Amino acid sequence: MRGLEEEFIPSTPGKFKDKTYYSSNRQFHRCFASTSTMFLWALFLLALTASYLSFQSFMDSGTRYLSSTGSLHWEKQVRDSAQIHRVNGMSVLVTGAAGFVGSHVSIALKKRGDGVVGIDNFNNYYDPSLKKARKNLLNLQNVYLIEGDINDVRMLTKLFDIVAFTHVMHLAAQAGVRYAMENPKSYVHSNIAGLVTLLEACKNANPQPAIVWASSSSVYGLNEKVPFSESDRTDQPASLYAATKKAGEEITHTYNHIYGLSITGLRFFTVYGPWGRPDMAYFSFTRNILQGKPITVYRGKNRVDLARDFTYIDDIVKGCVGSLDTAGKSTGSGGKKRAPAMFRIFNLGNTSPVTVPMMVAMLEKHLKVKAKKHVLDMPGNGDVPFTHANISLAHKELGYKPTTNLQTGLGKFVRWYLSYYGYSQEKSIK
Ligand SMILES: O=C(O)[C@H]1O[C@H](OP(=O)(O)OP(=O)(O)OC[C@H]2O[C@@H](n3ccc(=O)[nH]c3=O)[C@H](O)[C@@H]2O)[C@H](O)[C@@H](O)[C@@H]1O
Repeated sequence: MRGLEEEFIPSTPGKFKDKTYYSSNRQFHRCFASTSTMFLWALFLLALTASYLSFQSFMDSGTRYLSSTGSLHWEKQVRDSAQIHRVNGMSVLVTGAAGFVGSHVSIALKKRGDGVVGIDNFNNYYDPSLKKARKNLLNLQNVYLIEGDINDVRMLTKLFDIVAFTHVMHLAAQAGVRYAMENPKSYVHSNIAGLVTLLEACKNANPQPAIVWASSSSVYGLNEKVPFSESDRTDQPASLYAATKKAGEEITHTYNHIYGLSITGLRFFTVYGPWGRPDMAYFSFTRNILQGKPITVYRGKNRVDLARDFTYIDDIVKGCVGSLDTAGKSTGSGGKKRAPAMFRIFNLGNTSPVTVPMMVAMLEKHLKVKAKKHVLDMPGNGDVPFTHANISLAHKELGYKPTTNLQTGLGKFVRWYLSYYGYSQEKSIK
């Protein structure tokens, strides 16, 4: 038979299991020689352990009650953040709100009086400390940011239960064209599975929100007709990233068709600016140039320079907000479509492509440092040789009109970069 001590002391390793207790310590035996004294001590230890355990569980549940998803405190924070503070305002759930575009859009909406709740999974695709810093910016604007994944059905259901979001601005995604060769599954996880999970939650919500979401200029893939128009073919993606964004356009169409969700897909063209993404060329080039490290500049077939229709973040934010403002209502309820709903796709670009070497020259000018360039033939890694947006549709429907050219926008980016990473002007500009 097991003794009393064995009966009540936890058998799994943990803070309550004190190995010295079991050892045949002579002093211990001397002090507790009589059986009755030992029995009393055992009872005492038992009571002590029991009260400690119940205190622990009380503390645990108390902390959970205060901070975890679904707790009353959490609900209050979500409701407060979703509160609308202007006439005819909207209540927007922003996914990827700690991301580059997500943080800028969230702040713009909050500043004009809309309700905003953010979600972000803070993954480590790039330095999460930058995402935390963006979160701090959102906190200052009273935007509540939930640390969660769009694949979390329970969390999404709970959110739509407590807030009647009028709109969802869906910007959470696995971004980056070339990283898809390293980690293909993350694209499926976020851009396909995550999108479907979110659309399911939106379709079940009552009222259903209108959805505006980030597609990508990369869907034009090997299209050679310039500038790229929304009606051009998009069935030749050059990367898995592009393929998942194209799939997103088809998936959202299905939810529009079957469930009456109002959908606006935005094809962003190489968005850049302050608080940008460190994985993008303009950002990593800046870092390397300042650190005296070489940069690799890819070159296309027949030594032709690659070019991008680089688009400044503030212009993109205007396009996002314009899309939210003009989005029609979703028409479904109880998971059923009641009438046809809006389905739109827009290019959000700058309409003036710049070659990558020219972009580097602009950075050199702003940084006043010469880059050490390695020119390399473009590897077959999913890149496309050029992008160029036709934005007449967005101009007509959204009033979209980009106003910042690359030279000016990179200047703003460089100023932010130097200040954020603690470069004094003298230190960086030799
Ligand atoms: O517009 C878009 O749809 C896409 O824009 C960017 O993709 P990308 O245009 O490839 O942007 P960067 O990664 O910053 O590359 C810009 C250019 O610099 C070139 N590059 C990149 C990296 C490098 O080391 N060297 C180099 O020459 C690329 O080939 C490309 O021509 C984003 O990373 C995607 O998430 C987004 O969807």
